[in-house]
Amino acid sequence: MTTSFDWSLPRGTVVSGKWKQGSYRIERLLGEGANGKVFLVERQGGWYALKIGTDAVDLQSEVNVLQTLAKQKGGTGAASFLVDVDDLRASDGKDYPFYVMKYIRGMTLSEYLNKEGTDWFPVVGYSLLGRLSALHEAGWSFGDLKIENVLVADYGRVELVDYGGVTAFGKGVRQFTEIYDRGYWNAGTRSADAGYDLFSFAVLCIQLHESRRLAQLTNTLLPQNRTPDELLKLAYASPALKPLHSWLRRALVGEFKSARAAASAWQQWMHRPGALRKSAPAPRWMKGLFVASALLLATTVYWLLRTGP
Ligand SMILES: Nc1ncnc2c1ncn2[C@@H]1O[C@H](COP(=O)(O)OP(=O)(O)OP(=O)(O)O)[C@@H](O)[C@H]1O
Repeated sequence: MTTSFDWSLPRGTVVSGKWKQGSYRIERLLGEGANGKVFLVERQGGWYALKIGTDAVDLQSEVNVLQTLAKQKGGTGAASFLVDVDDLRASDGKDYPFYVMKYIRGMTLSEYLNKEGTDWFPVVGYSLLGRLSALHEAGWSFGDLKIENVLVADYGRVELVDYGGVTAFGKGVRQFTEIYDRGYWNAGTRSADAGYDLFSFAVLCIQLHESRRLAQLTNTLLPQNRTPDELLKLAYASPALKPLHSWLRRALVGEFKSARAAASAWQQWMHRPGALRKSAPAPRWMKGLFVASALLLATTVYWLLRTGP
């Protein structure tokens, strides 16, 4: 059901659920995509993200996935993600479905690396592999893994958003983005498995460091010539990606048995000489603690000298 409803909800608009009467005050638009718009909203002093769908069926299947994930044990991170599901009675008199989720205070992956520096890439990548592992261990593939669907909070902690592509292992992935898709690169099926997400993860690494060359490649290659080899050649020619070449090859040809195995190989690469970064940078709080300790020491020395014998 694609609608003509105008989704520009100005700041201060109150969205009320038709069935459960939850009221949310619109603060601003967080983002939009093919399936709807996501707004930052406030309710009783708390911040949430509210997604209004343009396609009721798609939004409902996203909600179903989130509800199933919430019921499952195993740390998918989705348990407290879904907050409310309801319909909104819009000014055109029609009902539109929406759901409310935890607000992730973060930046997209590329914004984060632009701001904090590409030194954080290995740390963030490792955190993302951890998120995927938890989802896979619960029997799901994320499906539509791409830069826009990965938000990074403080200290490189990663959160996935947009569960519209999440697919039970063994079923066909329906929502995907072409350049991240294993099928598009003639590298395998669209059947949901750990390898599907790991392939997208490898493309995401290339997209982060070589977006222009990747776009050129996809524009020039004929469909039958799209292969993992082409992606690997691009990675090999990139100074930023060359050290990761062997890991990328394993992900692109489907050699990793699981995201956990991929994460542990990633960790080995992180700690290897010549990796982009050998260890996580000192977080800001640690630097703050160091300055505070230095000040305390200076004050103590000063006090001892003044009150000394
Ligand atoms: N829980 C959240 N917290 C903060 N920001 C969010 C949240 N959910 C979504 N966003 C922002 O809104 C954007 C669009 O959300 P989402 O990807 O769910 O929409 P979509 O219509 O399904 O997009 P797509 O066309 O990629 O499938 C995201 O890229 C992200 O920047």
